[in-house]
Amino acid sequence: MITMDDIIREGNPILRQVAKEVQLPASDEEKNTLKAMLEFLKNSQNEDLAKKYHLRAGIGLAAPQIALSKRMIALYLDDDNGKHYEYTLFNPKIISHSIESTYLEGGEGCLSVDREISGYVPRHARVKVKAFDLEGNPVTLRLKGYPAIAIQHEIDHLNGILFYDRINKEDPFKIPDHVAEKN
Ligand SMILES: Cc1nc(NNC(=O)[C@H](CC2CCCC2)CN(O)CO)c(F)c(N2CCN3CCOC[C@@H]3C2)n1
Ligand code: NI
Repeated sequence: MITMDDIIREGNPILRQVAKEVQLPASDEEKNTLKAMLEFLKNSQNEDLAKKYHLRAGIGLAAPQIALSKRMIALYLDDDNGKHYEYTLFNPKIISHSIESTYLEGGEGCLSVDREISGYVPRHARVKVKAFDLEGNPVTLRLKGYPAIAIQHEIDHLNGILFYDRINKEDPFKIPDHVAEKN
């Protein structure tokens, strides 16, 4: 199973590399790794297992974070309406996105960053993503809000980008451009 010992931290050059596309059909090893990434997220959100294995909670994970510079990501989260999102994807690509931006009011963190970095991380409010599932089938996802933010954070990892790269250096809590009015 994947534990925090497998997760590399900032300073490791792998986190700043552009990860390579997975040649499809994926190998059994690549499929098993992607399944293990999803399992980590589930375990990390289980109070008993997280405590037992000292896991930091995660809703997303990208292969470079376990020192594998390949375009593979997993997501496991519920949105504010309780809708469940569970994805294991190869070669995800944002093919279009809204002009509107959004951000998490509490900022973002990262399992590969062992420090708090405050500030708003501008994200596209809506994204259309093409990817391939575990079986190698093409999938098209249209996401908004929380899951959209999470998948952008993970795809950034595949391009060597960390969340704090996107925080406004002059004014970390500047409301990003094109953010819709909050009612
Ligand atoms: C927002 C949040 N970020 C958590 N961690 N950070 C991560 O997931 C990083 C990726 C996320 C950072 C911002 C967007 C993507 C990991 N990243 O580095 C991967 O690249 C959480 F753990 C968390 N939740 C809320 C839901 N809760 C359900 C019950 O279990 C606990 C869980 C905690 N929400
Ligand atoms: Ni991260």
